[in-house]
Formats: sequence, structure tokens, C-alpha cells
Amino acid sequence: MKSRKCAIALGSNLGDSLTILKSAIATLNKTPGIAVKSHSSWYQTAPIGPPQPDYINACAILEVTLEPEQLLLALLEIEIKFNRIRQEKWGPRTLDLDLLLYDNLVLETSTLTLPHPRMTERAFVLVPLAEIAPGWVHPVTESAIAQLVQTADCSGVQKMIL
Ligand SMILES: Nc1ncnc2c1ncn2[C@@H]1O[C@H](COP(=O)(O)O)[C@@H](O)[C@H]1O
Ligand SMILES: Nc1nc2c(c(=O)[nH]1)N=C(COP(=O)(O)OP(=O)(O)O)CN2
Repeated sequence: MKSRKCAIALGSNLGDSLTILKSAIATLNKTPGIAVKSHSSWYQTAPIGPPQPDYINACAILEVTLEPEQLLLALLEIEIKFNRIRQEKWGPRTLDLDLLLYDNLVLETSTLTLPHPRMTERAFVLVPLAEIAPGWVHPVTESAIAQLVQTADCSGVQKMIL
């Protein structure tokens, strides 16, 4: 299969989040059909949803030779490997991997929506994504990520100094 460019979001707010996120990037890069081309800085972000600890969030650009559903399955398997347990909606988690963009594909199935339906309203996604892919045009809004981030409230998103 021809290789495709994708963007994913990573998040964690349970356990040793920074170590988990770095290991998840390494695991992604070792997964057949996935090459990690770049990742953003790490950001400490205020939680959206029920009261819970702050998150660490980041985004990564992948080159994949997997179909969208295969890629989603690979992401879900990596979440499980890092002990992701699904409890309350938007609750704390060791690892969340969301597929944001798969080339310029627009798709809605029972298991996968592309682009990710809530990415345009989330500063914890747009800020790291704008760092690594400012010119990527969101195929539904037809705005570049650099434009979308300007309309987001970024007050809860802080680049981590390590
Ligand atoms: N674009 C998507 N990325 C990740 N997961 C998606 C996407 N579109 C639909 N889904 C479904 O959502 C659940 C995962 O929920 P989370 O709470 O975000 O982990 C997954 O089972 C997908 O089928
Ligand atoms: N700061 C911050 N807040 C959050 C975060 C996150 O990563 N960072 N993820 C959430 C839930 O994401 P989930 O993937 O479960 O929900 P979705 O299906 O709406 O993406 C809920 N709130």
C-alpha cells in the first residue's frame, strides 16, 4: 500500500505520564506499518471533563502503510499494552491515542470518524499539532491548523520545560 501521512494525539494523566508517552512513541515506531516522523513538545494541560489531574499531551506525525481501521486497531492495542482501562467518559487514563487526520480523508463509520470530530475545539490538541504541522489543512473546515489554533482558548496549555 502507498504510504499515508497521519496525525495522532497522545495524552496521559495516570501513572508516570511522561515515561508512558515516550514509550508509546517508541512502541508506535516499532509497529509494522508505522513510522513516527516527528513529535511535538510535551504540554501540561488542564483537564477537560470531570475533575482529575492535569494531563501531559503531545501530537505526532506518522507515515503509515495501514488502512485507517487497521491503524485505529494498532492504536487501541498500544493503549491496552499501557494498561488503559475505560471507566467514566473523559476520565483519567494511562494512555490515550486518538487518530486526528489521515491524509485529507473524511470518513464516518461505526468505529472511526475522520478527522477526529472534537479536534478543532481542543487547545490540548491544536497547540501541539500547530507546532509540528501548522500548514496541514483540516479537510472539513478547510482551515490550516495554524488558523484553527488562533481561535482556541489556549490558557490551560503550557509547554513543559524539561
Ligand atoms: N478518530 C478517532 N480516533 C480514535 N478513536 C476513535 C476515532 N473515531 C472514533 N473513535 C472511536 O472512539 C473509541 C475510543 O475512544 P477514546 O475514549 O477516545 O479512547 C474507539 O473505540 C473508536 O472506535
Ligand atoms: N487536558 C486534557 N483533557 C482531556 C483529555 C486530554 O487528553 N487532555 N482527554 C479527554 C478525553 O479524551 P477521549 O479520547 O476519551 O474522548 P474523545 O472520544 O472525546 O476524544 C478528556 N479531557
